[in-house]
Amino acid sequence: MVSTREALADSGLLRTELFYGGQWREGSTGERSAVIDPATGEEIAQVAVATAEDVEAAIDAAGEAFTTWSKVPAPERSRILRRWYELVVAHADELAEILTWEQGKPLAEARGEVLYGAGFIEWFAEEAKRLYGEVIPTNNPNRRMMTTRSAVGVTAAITPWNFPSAMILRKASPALAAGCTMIIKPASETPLSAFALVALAEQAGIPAGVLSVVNGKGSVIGGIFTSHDLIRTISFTGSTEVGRTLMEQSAGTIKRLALELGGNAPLIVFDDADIETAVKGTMDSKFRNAGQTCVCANRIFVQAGIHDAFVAALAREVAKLRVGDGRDPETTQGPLISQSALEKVESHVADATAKGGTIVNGGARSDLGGTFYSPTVIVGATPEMRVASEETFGPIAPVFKFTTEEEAIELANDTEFGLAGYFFSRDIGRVTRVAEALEVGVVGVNTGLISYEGAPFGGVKQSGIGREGSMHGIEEYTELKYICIEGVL
Ligand SMILES: NC(=O)C1=CN([C@@H]2O[C@H](COP(=O)(O)OP(=O)(O)OC[C@H]3O[C@@H](n4cnc5c(N)ncnc54)[C@H](OP(=O)(O)O)[C@@H]3O)[C@@H](O)[C@H]2O)C=CC1
Ligand SMILES: O=C(O)CCCC(=O)O
Repeated sequence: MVSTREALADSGLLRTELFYGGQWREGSTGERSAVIDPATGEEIAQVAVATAEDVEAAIDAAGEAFTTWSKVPAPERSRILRRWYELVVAHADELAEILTWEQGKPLAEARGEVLYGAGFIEWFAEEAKRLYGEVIPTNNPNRRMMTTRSAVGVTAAITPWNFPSAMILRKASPALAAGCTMIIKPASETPLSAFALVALAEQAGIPAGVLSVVNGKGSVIGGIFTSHDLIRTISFTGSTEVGRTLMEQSAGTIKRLALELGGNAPLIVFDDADIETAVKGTMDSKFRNAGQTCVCANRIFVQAGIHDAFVAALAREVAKLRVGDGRDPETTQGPLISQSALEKVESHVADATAKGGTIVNGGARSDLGGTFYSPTVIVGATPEMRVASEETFGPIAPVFKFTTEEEAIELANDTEFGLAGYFFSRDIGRVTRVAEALEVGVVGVNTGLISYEGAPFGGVKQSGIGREGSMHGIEEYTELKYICIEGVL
């Protein structure tokens, strides 16, 4: 079998240096860090680590590039972004190989992520041309009033390992479309996808300094971003804990923050649901990326009348999942990202069983070893268990039994998080009531898959601030300016 390294050798996409000011470079001290294949534990590459000096230089280069990029006419920015989109689509297979190699998800899912991410470039290449201002009906015959939308300036993205490609594209596309420049800080576990995307941006003709990538420790680079006056927006996807730190650190420079943080998604199955649809939706939502997404169903509430039939059908589907190396076409569940992720999953299962939960499927590490964990269904879950209040970020489906609609809503909202929520019902009155009552930013009704570049994605409560994607996703990167003209008429 051809190794991933050989398969990628000629693609020019396997880059390991930092990219800023339009140049690929080592960090100023020459330090490198390892990227590990989570499926095998083997080292994939040694990548350059940015020092504070590199990050400052990248910000300066982005500041300089902003003066010209922000003035490039919107249709021209749109054409350049379109070329980037076409290159990402043309290289989707190689990008997926890189993604699976460093992150572990099955290749088909990785390819889906790359194309989903590319969708943001295409979407915002179009939106670049529609960044309209307004003419305001005047309050004085000698005045004319209008608003314009202008680019905020230099921006930064801090992205997680669970979607190494799509989370970068969801942030960089609106930033560049608006005329901003951006510096990306990818997760230390998955920098190779970031380097590859930026290599394609360079090929597409995105000018020097407009899009940069600096690899290194989040706590160090985050501190530089938050304290730097030139950076006007930071867009972050990751844990609520780090989001909170970024907010605290940004107070000094009154920065705009877009935060897409942790979730604790409820998924409710009502008695009137179609079981097959509910099980499919649960599988899609719960087991995508081995449960490592912020919109994965974390708590599954099932009404008493349908409970046993639903659990039996879910257990049959979970038994069909195949754990393995993401490069094997049979694999549906890759490894977890790290040993600590594995230990968190194990501790949630141990806590649930100690408090009376019963394992229906899985419940243990996979025989494959490493960080592979068997897809798990637990019944008899209760609010006292850690799975009820903490984001598991793994392939564990805890099932809670409930009796009334009011009880389900109360249980679903009993969390400080509020990103996604799902429910299954064919009663139109209930669909309307529950969709309105759930305290979340995104609701899936009779589906477990809600992501689309044209729809707004984001949370309420401690799941974050702001929306990504859709016509709203460009707002974080623009300033609304009011212009009042008098004395010239
Ligand atoms: N909303 C979501 O999609 C995600 C949610 N999570 C949740 O968070 C949990 C922990 O995952 P984890 O990977 O540790 O998530 P983190 O929030 O620690 O990491 C996400 C990103 O933030 C960076 N980072 C870490 N610390 C800081 C800091 N002090 N300032 C600025 N940036 C920082 C990381 O860089 P570096 O890698 O260099 O440390 C990475 O790029 C998961 O189990 C899950 O519950 C995690 C990932 C995504
Ligand atoms: O886990 C995340 O942070 C993003 C979920 C991916 C998506 O569906 O957009």
